[in-house]
Amino acid sequence: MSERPRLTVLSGPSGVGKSTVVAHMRKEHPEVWLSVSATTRRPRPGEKHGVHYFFVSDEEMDKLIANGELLEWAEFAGNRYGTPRAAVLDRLEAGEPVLLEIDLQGARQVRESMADAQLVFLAPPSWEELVRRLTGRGTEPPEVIERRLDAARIELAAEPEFDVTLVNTSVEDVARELLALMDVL
Ligand SMILES: Nc1nc2c(ncn2[C@@H]2O[C@H](COP(=O)(O)OP(=O)(O)O)[C@@H](O)[C@H]2O)c(=O)[nH]1
Ligand SMILES: Nc1ncnc2c1ncn2[C@@H]1O[C@H](COP(=O)(O)OP(=O)(O)O)[C@@H](O)[C@H]1O
Repeated sequence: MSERPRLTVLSGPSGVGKSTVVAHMRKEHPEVWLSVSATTRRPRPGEKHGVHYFFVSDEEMDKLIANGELLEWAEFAGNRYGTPRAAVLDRLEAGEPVLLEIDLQGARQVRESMADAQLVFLAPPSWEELVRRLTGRGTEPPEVIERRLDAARIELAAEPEFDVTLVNTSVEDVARELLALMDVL
């Protein structure tokens, strides 16, 4: 790796497979540094504080925002999510490949604040398959799934704003393509 790697942002509708792809990629390439976001969402079974997210209260999130500690933040389906700024800048400064897995609103903010970031959109093979994956994951009740599908319609329409689109048919293929985009392969 010659020069400072660019920041890469991975976005796409809830249930498309972002976490699955990133986990697969990092199993073989743990040198890819994944930002851990702060969120006001409650943990799902198995999710660990400091690993999957920093689970914070509304008051703590208010403070992070007020103190300018977030590179970007957004409200998504009733909860707030944000990227801690300092860790991202440190890792980029250290020359590491840095990945953010964030929503469309966050991706737009990163584009504004870091012009050389590369924005990658993960798309489902079809709408029906997205619904199947989100429902099949079994982590959200029906009304939350509905809210996320409403957001998904908006996110899918914004796909042309991204630099690259990858279609998540095969986790292995997408993981490889993402690594190549990040200059890790
Ligand atoms: N803007 C922003 N979005 C985030 C952040 N962290 C996660 N998200 C996004 O918030 C949405 C909901 O995330 P989550 O509740 O974990 O559900 P999941 O992505 O369906 O597993 C997804 O689109 C995430 O990519 C963040 O720090 N900032
Ligand atoms: N390429 C794929 N083919 C089939 N199922 C997939 C694929 N990628 C992910 N999944 C499944 O879809 C569901 C949602 O994936 P997840 O990674 O949680 O999505 P996201 O992080 O984008 O919300 C999970 O049950 C996951 O196992």
